[in-house]
Amino acid sequence: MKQILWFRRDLRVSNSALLHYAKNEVLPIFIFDKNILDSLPKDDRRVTFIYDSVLKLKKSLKTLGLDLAIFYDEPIKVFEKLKNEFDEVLCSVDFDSYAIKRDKEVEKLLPLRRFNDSFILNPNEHLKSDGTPYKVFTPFYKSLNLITEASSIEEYKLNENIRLSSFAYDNTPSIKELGFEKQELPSFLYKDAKSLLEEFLLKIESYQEDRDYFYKDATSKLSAHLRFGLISAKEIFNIVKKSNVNNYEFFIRELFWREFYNYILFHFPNSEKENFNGIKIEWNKDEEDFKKWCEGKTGVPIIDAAMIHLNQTGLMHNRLRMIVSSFLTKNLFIDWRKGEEYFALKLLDYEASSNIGSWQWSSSTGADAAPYFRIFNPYTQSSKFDKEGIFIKSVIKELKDVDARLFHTENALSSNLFFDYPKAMVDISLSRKRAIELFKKAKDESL
Ligand SMILES: Cc1cc2nc3c(=O)[nH]c(=O)nc-3n(C[C@H](O)[C@H](O)[C@H](O)COP(=O)(O)OP(=O)(O)OC[C@H]3O[C@@H](n4cnc5c(N)ncnc54)[C@H](O)[C@@H]3O)c2cc1C
Repeated sequence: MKQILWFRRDLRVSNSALLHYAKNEVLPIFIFDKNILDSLPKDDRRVTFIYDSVLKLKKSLKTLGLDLAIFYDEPIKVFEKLKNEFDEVLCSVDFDSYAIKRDKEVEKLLPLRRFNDSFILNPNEHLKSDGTPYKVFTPFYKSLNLITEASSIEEYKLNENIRLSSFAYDNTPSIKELGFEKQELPSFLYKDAKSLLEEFLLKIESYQEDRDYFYKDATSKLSAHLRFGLISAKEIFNIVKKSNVNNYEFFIRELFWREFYNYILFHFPNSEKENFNGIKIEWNKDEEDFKKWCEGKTGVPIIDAAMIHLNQTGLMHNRLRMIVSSFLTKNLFIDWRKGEEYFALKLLDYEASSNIGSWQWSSSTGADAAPYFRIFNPYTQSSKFDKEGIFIKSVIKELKDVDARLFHTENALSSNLFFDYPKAMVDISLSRKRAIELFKKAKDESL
């Protein structure tokens, strides 16, 4: 038996389904997929992060007596070359539409054995008693009591009886050969996932209380590592449970939001592009409005700071994601798909199911979504979660000496003669009223 171990979003050697189920002779591979890379901007930070992570994986595999062949090509072309020499491909599941299409093509050449290695749950399991999938998070989460309350979840152990297939392992393309410039990353991304988790365990007790204050460093910052499988969600779960810390339950619950959105995308693949709840909405198609949101030129300080920070770093705190997505879909009444696509382009931790699920949540079109009449007021949000304007000042340096109260009152900055700040592009209460009316109409018409 000769197997290809195709690493994709599981770039680790510990708790690895591929290294557990591998037997006899193996060729571990990673493919920098031309179909994906060729459409990305050349300064995309994620490519630097993935590139570094792939090299670390190669190094870790070498310590196990294995190695990693790294390709820059279309997956189908790689497997066309390998198909006659190997019997099957082992890989982890991936449910977004491109991945499903790509895997179907590869399967025509070689049998593909997929493992549920990027998530804790197998979405095929955990259905309601009537055999249909859950659509609401709380009952879904409650149904998982046996798992969430367990002291640990079984991890995959390495099969030590595998041997490396001979291959030209040294032909690793440089990042330049992939067509990208190496980018400076936020400093925490240079740390390994387990160190980040260790640091987070020291503050996990106040996570529930502090996690919404976006100027604080109160969350785990593990999402990008999770996205590329540098650590598995099972390992995080087990380390937290073993750590003797208090008040970790809320954090575990958040990990299962990630599971929930993956479960929803698996069972409802149309939700990648269509409103989950089926309502039809006539969105505002004004491209200038959308551009102002993307560039952080809305005239609403908290929205502008969050978007500028995203554009500069690829990062955005969860609370800020909720505020800017509510502003786009409710106050500007722009289609959630536009925001989802923009986040997909920019976020370092971009993950299709969490991004789609969260955008549909914010726009009140999704599974277990925010009710359409609950619309964030961005000024109230900034006054509640960044009273002193610490985050806003850290991003918009020209505002560093401004009295923070001006950030939390509509148009207070633009009316101040000392600053050149634009007037807010929409009136918050009028746009809120308009969104509620239009959502109500859309809901009534879809009954
Ligand atoms: C509009 C919008 C878009 C989003 N897009 C993404 C995305 O593309 N990729 C992504 O990983 N998360 C996304 N999220 C969820 C969330 O914002 C991030 O997971 C979180 O900010 C990552 O920071 P952290 O690792 O410090 O999280 P922590 O608060 O430390 O949480 C730990 C882990 O739990 C998971 N998690 C936490 N909150 C959520 C959530 N609401 N939904 C799903 N998983 C969650 C993440 O894997 C996270 O790493 C989005 C949220 C919104 C509102």
